[in-house]
Amino acid sequence: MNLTVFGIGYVGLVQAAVLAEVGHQVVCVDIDEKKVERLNQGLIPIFEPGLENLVKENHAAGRIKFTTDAKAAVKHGEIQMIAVGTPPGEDGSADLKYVLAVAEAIGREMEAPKIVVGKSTVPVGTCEKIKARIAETLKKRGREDLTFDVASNPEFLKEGSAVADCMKPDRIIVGTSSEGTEAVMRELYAPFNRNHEKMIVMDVRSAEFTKYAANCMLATKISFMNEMANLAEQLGADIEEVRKGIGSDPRIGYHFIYPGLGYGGSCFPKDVRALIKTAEGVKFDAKLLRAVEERNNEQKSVLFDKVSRYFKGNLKGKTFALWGLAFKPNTDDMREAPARNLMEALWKAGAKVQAYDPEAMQECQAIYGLRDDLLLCGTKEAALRGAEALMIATEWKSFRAPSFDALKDALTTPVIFDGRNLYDPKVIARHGIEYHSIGRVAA
Ligand SMILES: NC(=O)C1=CN([C@@H]2O[C@H](COP(=O)(O)OP(=O)(O)OC[C@H]3O[C@@H](n4cnc5c(N)ncnc54)[C@H](O)[C@@H]3O)[C@@H](O)[C@H]2O)C=CC1
Ligand SMILES: O=C(O)[C@H]1O[C@H](OP(=O)(O)OP(=O)(O)OC[C@H]2O[C@@H](n3ccc(=O)[nH]c3=O)[C@H](O)[C@@H]2O)[C@H](O)[C@@H](O)[C@@H]1O
Repeated sequence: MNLTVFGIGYVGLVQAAVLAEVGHQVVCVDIDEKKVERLNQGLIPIFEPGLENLVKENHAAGRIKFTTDAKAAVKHGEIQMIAVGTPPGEDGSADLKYVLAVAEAIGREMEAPKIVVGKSTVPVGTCEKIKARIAETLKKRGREDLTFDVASNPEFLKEGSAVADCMKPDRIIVGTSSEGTEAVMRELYAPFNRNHEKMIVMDVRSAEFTKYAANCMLATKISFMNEMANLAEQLGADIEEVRKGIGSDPRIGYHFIYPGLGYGGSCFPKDVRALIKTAEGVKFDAKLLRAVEERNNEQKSVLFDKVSRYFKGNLKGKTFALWGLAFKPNTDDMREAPARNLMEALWKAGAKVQAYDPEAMQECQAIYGLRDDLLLCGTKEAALRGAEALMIATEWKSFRAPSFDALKDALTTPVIFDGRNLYDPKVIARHGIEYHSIGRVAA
């Protein structure tokens, strides 16, 4: 099938590459000229396991193309997929300016019937706004004869496993009340729907809401566990034992109950906030979601508070090693990363940071530039040299079994503040290192 994808970000690029891989002809369009130019030179703008080869192979085979030319792009696709950003506006609600600009472009350029698919995460009612914007634009052109439909098809990929998630989706949500549109969507996703039925078709509004409900449910699980962790610490219980204990109940499950430094990334924080705002819009008080957000905001400072308490508030002039900058492993994305809150709090207190991350160093440099209180180190060992203590903000695999003896030798004060509970407190104690983690009492 011929498909056009608007927005070459985490979602647009990964979906486009995966859909091209199964044989669809995909044209990706973005307003970012540099991004498009670099992609055409074979340079992939984000780190995502498996993405680089997938894009390069499909580009070489001519199944995926990158352009800034909206006219040519709109002409290409029977399906027009909108995968542009929906960042938070000033009040926290989703800003739809990019989505509606795409709707306008489609209305301006289309010359044949189209099926427009909303892939971006958008508040309930947005597909109706997209429809209205396209219709308005067609009216201005005097082309009301051109027919189109708008369906919702939210994305559930996770950064760090985005390619795998799209190749083997748990479910494909399609919001449409049109049999014709449903048939086209079934054809598009047929290669991913072979093993068993994964497509769940529903009305447009329910599909839009399903996306927010899913993200808010996951965010709730995390905030719940962080609350339990903080309480466990006060009660002398070990949250890691509790996690295994409750996870063994299949009604709870082991997934998404890791305590830590609060959820980050480009989606949970913004989507929880956006749904609170949507609720306010219909005079509904989303009490639970407000608590989820509040707990998350507080959680982002728990590690700094532990460090500050340990050093009796005297952090000025001290240098700390930090392992992990990305908001989660296997990505270079630092949007709303807990490491950022941690670094910024340390800097405010007059401390310096020696940081290492396997993928996010360039991103960190781009965000913070050159500064005296930040040293980006080439290895995790280099980050330790001469540092007072170690802090861990991301659970990269390469952090899981370090040489504790070397670590002890490198640090001025042999103490680890672990925001991801990577180690067994007893093992650390055996190496003569002090260990502070989340929701556990030090051994
Ligand atoms: N990042 C993620 O893991 C996931 C994101 N989502 C949702 O998908 C949407 C996109 O997110 P990301 O891919 O992370 O965004 P992103 O910020 O990585 O990429 C968005 C792209 O859209 C482009 N763009 C903006 N206006 C445009 C226009 N008029 N025409 C063409 N391109 C335009 C931007 O230049 C940028 O390259 C958001 O609504 C997000 O909530 C959904 C599931 C997962
Ligand atoms: O809408 C989106 O953008 C996406 O948001 C999340 O994906 P993502 O943000 O990429 O990453 P997650 O693995 O969900 O992690 C989000 C945050 O929660 C934290 N987390 C996750 C799991 C856990 O048990 N504990 C925990 O603190 C992570 O460290 C990270 O900061 C969802 O998992 C995806 O299904 C969704 O498509």
